[in-house]
Amino acid sequence: MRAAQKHPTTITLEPLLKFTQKRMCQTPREKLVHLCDQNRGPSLLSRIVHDTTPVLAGKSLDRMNQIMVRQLLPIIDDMGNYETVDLNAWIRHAITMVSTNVTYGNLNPFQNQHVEDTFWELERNVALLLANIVPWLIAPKTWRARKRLCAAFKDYFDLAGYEDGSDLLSMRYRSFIRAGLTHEEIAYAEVPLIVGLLTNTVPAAFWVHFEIFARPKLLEEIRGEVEENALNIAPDGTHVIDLGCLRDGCPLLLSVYQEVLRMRSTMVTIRFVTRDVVLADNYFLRTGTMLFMPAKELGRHQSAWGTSADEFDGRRFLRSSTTIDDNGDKKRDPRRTGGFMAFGVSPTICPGRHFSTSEILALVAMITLRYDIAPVDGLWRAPPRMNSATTSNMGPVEGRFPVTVKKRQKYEGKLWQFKLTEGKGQFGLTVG
Ligand code: HEM
Repeated sequence: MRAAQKHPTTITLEPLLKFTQKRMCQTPREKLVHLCDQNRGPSLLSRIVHDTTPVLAGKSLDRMNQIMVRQLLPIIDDMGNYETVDLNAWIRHAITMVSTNVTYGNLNPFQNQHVEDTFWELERNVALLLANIVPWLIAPKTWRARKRLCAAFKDYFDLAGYEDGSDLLSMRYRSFIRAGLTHEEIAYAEVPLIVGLLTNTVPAAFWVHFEIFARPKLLEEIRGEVEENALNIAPDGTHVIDLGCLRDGCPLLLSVYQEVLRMRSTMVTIRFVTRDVVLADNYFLRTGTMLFMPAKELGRHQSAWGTSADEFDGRRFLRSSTTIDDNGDKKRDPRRTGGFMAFGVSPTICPGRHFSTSEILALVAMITLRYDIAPVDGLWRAPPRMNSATTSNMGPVEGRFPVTVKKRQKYEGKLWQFKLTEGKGQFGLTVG
């Protein structure tokens, strides 16, 4: 992996961007050429994707997080009104609504339940569209789902919905307009962004809840850590969870989160070899070769994680305060970056990781404090994964996962709020 990373211009993602833009977004041929052809250096599309990083950081990220916590709170409050919920559907709906409202603003097409259902129907079988073998014949439902989704987004762009959206959306909209795309074409070009926005965050949030609630001792430790370091009680009695304190004062929560990603990631990083190259003086790769780097094997290798590589260890990502172990030997940093591929492999690291981390940690911190959750049959058995999922690499769950929800007596009747401190939206996450 390290050897491949040393050749970022020869071993590149570029052809995959073109593939996605052609098959997922149906961009017409001449515009595809304009967007994707490289004239020495990165293509226009690659530059647009690259420009995603600054609009998912700094002040843009603060604004997104501000809206995110405002949207999340009533959804978490509402959870207490039910004795049982399907945790899979509940998390999916919560993350879908919050993330898309943050991104698309007041005219967010996902506010129509039909659009939300349409997107998830599309995502379930999107591989059939990517295969591109007369997709309208072999996958008519998926084909129609994309059409309906993109029709809703075309209306949104016609109504200038982007004026009220995030900086991320506005950057993409302006770039695609400059590239000569119509509103309908931009609507189709939005599909991969919605996929990136939702399809990993939803299952990641599910598994974080699953792994914490299934371990009573860990649950108590997480509750204690959040109460001690991130919960403040305002003079009027409102209980306030401070997101900055989740980041800076709750290392166990952050470690558990990353361990869940490490264990659950099914990411296979794909790169294309654009010129003959020799890796590590040993492996000759011819032009046109595809390189696959699977997180499941490389990301859980004993050389990176030691003998416990296959076990869940919530403390794995804690920074050690001492540099010497019990035997007097020098300790290695437990966060061995080469083995962590959940957010990609450098130089292509997920720019949305800070936003999704804030969203997931805000959700799980408040839910663990306020509610007791357990499967209706009392057994924490991992539900099956959706076999057809191709766009998600976090193992989305197939079917329902019914749980009972009980308000915790300790906080019965309390009012809750989130607090955000500007400039604290970025996390020191491990990256590969
Ligand atoms: C837990 C949640 C998430 C996970 C596990 C995740 C994972 C990843 C991974 C593995 C990649 C690299 C893909 C590759 O190398 O082919 C990636 C790229 C990307 N992600 Fe995420 N992602 C998450 C959330 C998000 C969110 C919320 C957004 C948008 C707001 C987002 C936007 C993107 C974009 C635009 C790229 C392409 C970056 C590039 O090509 O330079 N992701 N993500």
